[in-house]
Amino acid sequence: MNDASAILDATGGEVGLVAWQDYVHTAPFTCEGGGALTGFTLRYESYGRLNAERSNAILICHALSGDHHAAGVHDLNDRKTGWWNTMIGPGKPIDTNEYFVLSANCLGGCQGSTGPSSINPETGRRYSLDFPVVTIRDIVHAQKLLTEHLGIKRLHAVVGGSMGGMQVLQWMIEYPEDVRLALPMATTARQNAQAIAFNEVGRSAIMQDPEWQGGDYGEGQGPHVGLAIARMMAHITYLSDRGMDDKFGRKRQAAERARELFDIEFEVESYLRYQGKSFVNRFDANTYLYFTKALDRFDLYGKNGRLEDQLDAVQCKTLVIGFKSDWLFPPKQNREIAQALLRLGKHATYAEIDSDLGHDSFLVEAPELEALIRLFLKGS
Ligand SMILES: CC(=O)SCCNC(=O)CCNC(=O)[C@H](O)C(C)(C)COP(=O)(O)OP(=O)(O)OC[C@H]1O[C@@H](n2cnc3c(N)ncnc32)[C@H](O)[C@@H]1OP(=O)(O)O
Ligand SMILES: N[C@@H](CCO)C(=O)O
Repeated sequence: MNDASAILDATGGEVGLVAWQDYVHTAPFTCEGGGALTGFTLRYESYGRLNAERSNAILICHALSGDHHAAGVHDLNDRKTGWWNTMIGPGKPIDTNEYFVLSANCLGGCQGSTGPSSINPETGRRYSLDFPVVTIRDIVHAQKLLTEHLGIKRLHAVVGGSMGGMQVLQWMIEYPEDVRLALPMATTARQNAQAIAFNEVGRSAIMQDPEWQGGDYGEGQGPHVGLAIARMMAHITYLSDRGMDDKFGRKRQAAERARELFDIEFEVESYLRYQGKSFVNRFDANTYLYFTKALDRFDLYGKNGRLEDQLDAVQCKTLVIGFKSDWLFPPKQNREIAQALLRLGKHATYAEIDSDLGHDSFLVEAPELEALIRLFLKGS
């Protein structure tokens, strides 16, 4: 089978060709911080069929730089599938023979949903920093409006890693009756100082790039150098010491390619520069600023420092998954969520996966993760 026929092969677990859709919300939307939009668009994709009872929907929440394109391809010539293609498809752990899988680009994003790079209908210009402050709660509120628009009252499950996991947690407390199963992974109920610090370095790289221009740059322009550096640095936090060593060690590029002292010499340098460069081609710097701020401000411990106060509302069954080598949102922070739920007498389980791939482990094909997700979603 050639590549094109493999990607269309439903018996081989592929959702195949997919198309995005736009949900246009035409009523005013007030954000948690008080800012408002006259309306917004959420770009989304769905895979599988919604059943007659509308009870088989699974919402997938993406991480910082993810988007609505979670599975399949838009075109047979696409070089890559959606970001969670290993997980979503007929017969796959998130089985589209059974479930209606929904994936939307977050509010504030830059891949089709309304965000700082969208045109503000009131001015005819890009919102840039006039875009209201968005929080994880706002992102979830917009997702809720999308599910209502699709006639889905109760979700079979909400699933997501990292920033996606924060959205899962927010769903659990914000709409407790509307979630049957919750699967947050590689996440945290609040970031520690180290994670905030890394985000601040990234934001500084962007905002100190002269091309940032106070956020007021045009399409195709902007702080490309700063954004690439922010991503290079952040990408290190998505990996692990061991994982990087296994992958690159001290391997060098071919000798003839490193002529000058500061040319790329080691493979890992080449890898990071590639990550930075490719990020600039697909992501907006202002969205990066807004989303990292939303991550930093997310805090389910609240003023009293008690996670239980917020989680008391939860009604769903929860599986929290942590990854041993994740030092950005370490296992302890994931475990604490399940422990707080258990102290409250809620139905919660914590699983820890022994992977060397760091924070990004949830994005990579892994039999143990797949088995856990498949079993949990059956939700017996
Ligand atoms: C919900 C969401 O989070 S969606 C967004 C997720 N996506 C990302 O975060 C994108 C960046 N992250 C990554 O690439 C992550 O490492 C993963 C986990 C998603 C992918 O991991 P892997 O499949 O192991 O890919 P790997 O890290 O080896 O390679 C990534 C890229 O680096 C390139 N690369 C690998 N080694 C080198 C090198 N020495 N020099 C230059 N480039 C290199 C690969 O060719 C690949 O390019 P491509 O993305 O254009 O195909
Ligand atoms: N690497 C993923 C996870 C970050 O938390 C992303 O960029 O979205």
